[in-house]
Amino acid sequence: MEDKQRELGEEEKEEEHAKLEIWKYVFGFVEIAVVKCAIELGIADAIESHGSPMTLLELSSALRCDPSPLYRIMRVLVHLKIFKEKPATQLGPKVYAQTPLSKRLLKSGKNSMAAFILLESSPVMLAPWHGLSARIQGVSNPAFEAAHGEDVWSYAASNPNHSKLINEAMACDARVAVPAVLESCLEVFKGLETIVDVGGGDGTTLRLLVEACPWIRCVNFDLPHVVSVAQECDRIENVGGDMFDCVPKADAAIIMWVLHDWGDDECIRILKKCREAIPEDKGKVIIVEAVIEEDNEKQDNKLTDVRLMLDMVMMAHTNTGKERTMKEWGYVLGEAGFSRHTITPIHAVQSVIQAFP
Ligand SMILES: C[S@@+](CC[C@H](N)C(=O)[O-])C[C@H]1O[C@@H](n2cnc3c(N)ncnc32)[C@H](O)[C@@H]1O
Repeated sequence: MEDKQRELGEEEKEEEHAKLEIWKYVFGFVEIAVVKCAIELGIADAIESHGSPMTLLELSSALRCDPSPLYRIMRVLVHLKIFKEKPATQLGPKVYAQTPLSKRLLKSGKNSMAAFILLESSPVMLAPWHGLSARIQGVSNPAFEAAHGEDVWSYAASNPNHSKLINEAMACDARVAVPAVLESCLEVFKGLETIVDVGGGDGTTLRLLVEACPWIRCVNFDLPHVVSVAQECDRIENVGGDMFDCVPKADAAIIMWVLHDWGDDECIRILKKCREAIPEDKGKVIIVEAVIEEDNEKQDNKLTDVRLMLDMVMMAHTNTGKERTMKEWGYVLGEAGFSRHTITPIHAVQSVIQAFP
């Protein structure tokens, strides 16, 4: 009897929870739209350059916009704890202040994630999501191709503005991931004279790496249209090419957030090219990628959420890409001819996988 009552109590609680939870899915996109709007308006940038919290009127005058809709946007952003509201006092009206989260909406700077948010919420990247179920049912081309007629990399090659946004978004992550790699795995780079970054984008990863390891000379290797606009930098040579054909030779290859863009067959082909580029006796491939936790018990973690979301992003935005479990990484590395590998978790979405010939 008591058990039955407890069960009923649980069911009622779940029902209550569901009744509210479902609204998250009805209006889930609103949070992203509001944050995108805050970036486009430059709200965080305005407060930052003001140097102290701002009143609504100061903010609306700095942003040259009507205070009334701005107030409504700020009300939501404060509710979401993105900005802080300091109440009015005898000395003056209430003011809006930055938080660590709002500082990530700054258009530039070490912790800025603005470009990444603008990329993911761009019409180009949102369109494929409408084709996700068709992709799963296998009744259409991969979602990005179905929406745009070509894969994301060909699309980027012929749309320089989109390519720029991809590079800037990837640089946001690199500024978070590379310091985490160096913090946990600096020894990985000791003794290396040369390193090639395969699919290195605009070279942010290597710029951060040579800053920390000034003894290393680097090659930033990516598609020609990407390296042609990459920044010039001492000790880093930009080389254009196709990683499916050949990878420039170096003591080690680093490859971050590239293999997850590809299915197993392509991934094995890329890894074989990386293996050919490094010395058989002392070379290594340093892979910086997410590892999906297989054990349900250990999944109670915000980073696991990000990794599982990222897997969906791969499904929407690439033809064959996916996030891999430890076992799946073992499979592709074995098939590519690596004799052993190690996996080191770091304080980031990615882990560091070192693969040895
Ligand atoms: C998700 S981005 C990662 C960029 C960078 N590694 C980072 O983490 O910031 C994938 C990169 O792979 C590059 N790429 C795609 N196909 C390639 C190919 N066939 N050869 C070389 N690079 C390629 C893209 O241009 C892009 O810069």
